[in-house]
Amino acid sequence: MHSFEVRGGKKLQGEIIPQGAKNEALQILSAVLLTPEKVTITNIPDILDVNLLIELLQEMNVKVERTSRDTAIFQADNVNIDYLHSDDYKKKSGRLRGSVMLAGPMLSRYRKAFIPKPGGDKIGRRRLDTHIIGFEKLGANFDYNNEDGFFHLSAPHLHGTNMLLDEPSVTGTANIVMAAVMASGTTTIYNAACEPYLQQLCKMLNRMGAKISGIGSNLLTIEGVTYLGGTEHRMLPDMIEIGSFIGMAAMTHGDITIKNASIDNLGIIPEKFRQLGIQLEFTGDDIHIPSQDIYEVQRYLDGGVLTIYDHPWPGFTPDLLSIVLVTAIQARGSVLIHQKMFESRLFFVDKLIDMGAQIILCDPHRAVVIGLEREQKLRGITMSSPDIRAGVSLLIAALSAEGKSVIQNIEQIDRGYQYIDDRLRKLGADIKRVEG
Ligand SMILES: CC(=O)N[C@H]1[C@@H](OP(=O)(O)OP(=O)(O)OC[C@H]2O[C@@H](n3ccc(=O)[nH]c3=O)[C@H](O)[C@@H]2O)O[C@H](CO)[C@@H](O)[C@@H]1O
Ligand SMILES: C=C(OP(=O)(O)O)C(=O)O
Repeated sequence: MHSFEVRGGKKLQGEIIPQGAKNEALQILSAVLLTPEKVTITNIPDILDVNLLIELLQEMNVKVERTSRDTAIFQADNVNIDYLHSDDYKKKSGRLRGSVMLAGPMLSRYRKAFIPKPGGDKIGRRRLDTHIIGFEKLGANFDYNNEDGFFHLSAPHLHGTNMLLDEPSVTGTANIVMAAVMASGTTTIYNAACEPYLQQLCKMLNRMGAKISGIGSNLLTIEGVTYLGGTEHRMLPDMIEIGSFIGMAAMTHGDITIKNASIDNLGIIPEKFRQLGIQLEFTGDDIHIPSQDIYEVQRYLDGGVLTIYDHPWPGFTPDLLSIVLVTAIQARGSVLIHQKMFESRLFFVDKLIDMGAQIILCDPHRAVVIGLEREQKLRGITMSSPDIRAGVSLLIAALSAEGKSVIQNIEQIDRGYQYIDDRLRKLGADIKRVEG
């Protein structure tokens, strides 16, 4: 176990390059199972969740050749399906949410799959119904085995069908798309999730020979093909990391340029930070966040208090709500943060309150932040990161606070932020990784 020791109050300054997107990586890496040919992937983030998924692929006998730190060639020409119901697989795959997306490609290519209880953030109930019902509609049978805790799926034949998803689940849509690409006939998926992660996956599958149309919309049409071949794919920059750096710049009174941010793929994210009063200057594909003495939360046209809430893409991603919340602490004005999707993602605000933030937790889904206008600094404390985004939000709070903070359980942060301490030190942060 490790912790971060942070001495706050330093203005972060300089340039930072975002890592490749974690949630895209988990989809793309699962998709290498769809072909016996070589797939070259670049801009792979060096983070715990992604490394764990690569390890799982290797255990399944997928050849992985690292040509550089962020590039690897994968070849799934001799997959060991038996590994998927081993205890080792159960243990390892249970540590990350992304492992659930091995099921779609396995069903597609080998007609059977096993889904253990997936890991990932403990941020509320995270059901798998959308995945399983989608597979069933394509012709798969499933059985939940109480003894081993696995969903067992088998599909002697997968056939195209029309489906209306119960909810636009991100990993659910990816899983169903990957199962449908080699089904016979045409599949339509309505109410599909359409995050850039999914757009990237579908574009990659099309380069491999799939026939997917409607990419970027909530209606995907997939004409089944019999074979997929190799390809090359580059991951987009991580939009959640980009949002985290914007919040960090504002809270530390810093001046940061985020290089090569792929602004076209950020959707509504920049606008939400602008609603907090944060200036963002775009030059080419770079985002400059200049130092601002005060950032003032906007109000609605009728003068009402701003609410920022999550919504499936192209709405605002739930993964940035904790970051928006912490960023509002030093704003001028008030904002209601409404986390609609997850019921246990806001409880970390008690730590922010201990640090001196003015926050009212209304219920598990809603919190009102009353900005301190930089008139009062947060105080450093010792705290533990409950999930990846709350962890980074606590880190942002610590970087802006007076005195020393200790953030424990930073493995949560390492799941999704590459060498974060080294990169922040380059921006002038006083942060140390320590045992304990
Ligand atoms: C590995 C990965 O890619 N993880 C992301 C993925 O998780 P994941 O794919 O697991 O999340 P889902 O999209 O399935 O749904 C997340 C939660 O939101 C609820 N829900 C979903 C859609 C909706 O319209 N209404 C609703 O309430 C679901 O019931 C569930 O509890 O998408 C989430 C939602 O963007 C992100 O937080 C996760 O970072
Ligand atoms: C919730 C997240 O991740 P996961 O779905 O992998 O737990 C996240 O990335 O914010």
